[in-house]
Amino acid sequence: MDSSERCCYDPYLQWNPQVEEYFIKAYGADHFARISKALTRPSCYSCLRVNMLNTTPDAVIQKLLEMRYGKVENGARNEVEKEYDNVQILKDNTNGGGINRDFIHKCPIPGLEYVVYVRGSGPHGVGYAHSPDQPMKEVIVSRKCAEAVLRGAQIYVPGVLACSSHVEKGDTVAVSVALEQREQDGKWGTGITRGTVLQGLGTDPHYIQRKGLYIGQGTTMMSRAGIFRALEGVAICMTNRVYDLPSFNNVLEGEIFLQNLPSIIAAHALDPQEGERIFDMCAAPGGKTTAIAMLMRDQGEVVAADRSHNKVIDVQNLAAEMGLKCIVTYKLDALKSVARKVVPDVTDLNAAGEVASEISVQPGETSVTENGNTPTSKLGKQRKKNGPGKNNYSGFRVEKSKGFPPNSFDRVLLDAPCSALGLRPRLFAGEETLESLRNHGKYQRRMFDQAVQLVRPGGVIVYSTCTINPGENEAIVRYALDTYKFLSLAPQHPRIGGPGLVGHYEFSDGYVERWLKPGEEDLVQSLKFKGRIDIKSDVQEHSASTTNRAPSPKSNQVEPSSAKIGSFGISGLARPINSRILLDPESCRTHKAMDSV
Ligand SMILES: C[S@@+](CC[C@H](N)C(=O)[O-])C[C@H]1O[C@@H](n2cnc3c(N)ncnc32)[C@H](O)[C@@H]1O
Repeated sequence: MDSSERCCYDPYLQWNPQVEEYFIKAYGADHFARISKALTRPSCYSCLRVNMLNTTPDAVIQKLLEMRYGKVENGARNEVEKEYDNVQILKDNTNGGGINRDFIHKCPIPGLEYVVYVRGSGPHGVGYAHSPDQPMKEVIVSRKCAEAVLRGAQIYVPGVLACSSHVEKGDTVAVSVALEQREQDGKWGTGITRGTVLQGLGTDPHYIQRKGLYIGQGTTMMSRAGIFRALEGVAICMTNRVYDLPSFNNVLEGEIFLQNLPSIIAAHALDPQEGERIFDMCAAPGGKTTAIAMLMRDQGEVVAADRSHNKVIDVQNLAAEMGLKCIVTYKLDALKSVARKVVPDVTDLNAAGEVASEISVQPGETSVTENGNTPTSKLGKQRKKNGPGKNNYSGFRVEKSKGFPPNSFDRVLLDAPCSALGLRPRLFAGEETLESLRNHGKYQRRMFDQAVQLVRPGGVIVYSTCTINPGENEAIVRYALDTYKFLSLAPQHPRIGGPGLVGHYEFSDGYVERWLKPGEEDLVQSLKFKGRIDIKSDVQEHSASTTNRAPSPKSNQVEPSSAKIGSFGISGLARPINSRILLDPESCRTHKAMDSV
């Protein structure tokens, strides 16, 4: 096999066979094959959500054009401003010095004027140059590293698994990826020990399997020995990529946020209004939280919770970067979002001049103990005795919440943790089994049970995931509608996604997973989805079915018999990854692309 035949990019996504059969039943063989192939490619567009509180899409477009071309008022290419000198990747070397305004434009979807598209390019054929008498110098990187490189990242030291001998700093190397294979014990593994020497021969690890898995060419930033000795740093700077996507690392911080279009739409579907109280149950890293706060023009309260302490700090950092003040963060297990016993709202306690300073409970938090008492003075004393602790890390405190009373929120976003089988680019999917997929669904149902109690009568719930698994999308909608009869689906705006799946799937153990019924499919969105649930005139039933009901702060503004009060969305193929927050250990993510399978 000659090198041009081997050194191309045409990956095949591996699935667990039962999972593949399940998806084929759900989508049909052809459609699933297309989904599967599309998942292995990055999107050719990046989507920037403009922070309308401090800038405009026009101003952002102008600044990005200037970063790429220098001053552009007269259509002339002038000197690039010094402050943008480091933003190399935005520079356009493909247009012979002319200005290509097509690479950036406003989102044409009505209502989403605050979104800007930036075009990348690919797939490109890469000429893997080497002299005929010598084997090509190569590196093999891990799958996670390769996925990040396809999104625009460079190759960091921990991502390199194997390298040719005699590689020096400044050498040109071909980059391929080692994907998981079934090992003898039946488990998945790459079978490559870090530090492996490549000979450039058919005996190299994964030589045959790496056919079609070449992601580009780069220049080594250190020698082979350095790559395997260093603990961190860029090992290879990519110079010739199969997919070329602009990086927005450290670009216009606070003015733009790189976010998948479906994620933007999930927040938009919630339709948050100024002055409302919103609950984002699984908020980190805060992409949708900050989108919601921006739509509310920073007026009202967005309660952002996540079960991970450090991820809550990520949300705080992002809110601070975007200059948003209406976001209140908590560490909270979404499965315990509903307070078991209610104590007076802390704002009342403040008004009465009691306990708040001692118990370190922030406005918005309902802090309760098993016996219904506030854990006030004891907790306060402990904190004083032991110092500020890790909650003061990064200058922010992370408050723990014990949950909120039923009916506390005007709108609830449940952006559930999921199998993430809609994230792209994805080079391997074999780890999910039918059992693990079903377990995700069970977890999400329990979360939904909490969400439905926390939204007030007349309120809105948006449910979203970033997976193509109907068991985590349509089956959750079915569960919601069948379990809570006062909920119903309603139209969403804008609607750009495809319909949901109608039907069911019978597993070999006899369990039947039910999806949507005819007529419901257009009220959810798959991919770039959405759907709404109406809490119909039986709001009273909803209210009555909850215990410890506290009056909603907005209940006097609600038309009790309103027919359109809920919103429900499923996202098929979207997941935000904030490039500045979620850094892969193996490779710094510098790009997030818009999903559009
Ligand atoms: C899909 S991500 C959320 C992305 C986020 N909504 C955004 O747009 O930036 C799911 C989040 O759920 C959190 N999570 C998982 N299980 C949780 C639980 N039981 N309670 C609260 N958060 C949870 C994870 O830490 C993760 O940050």
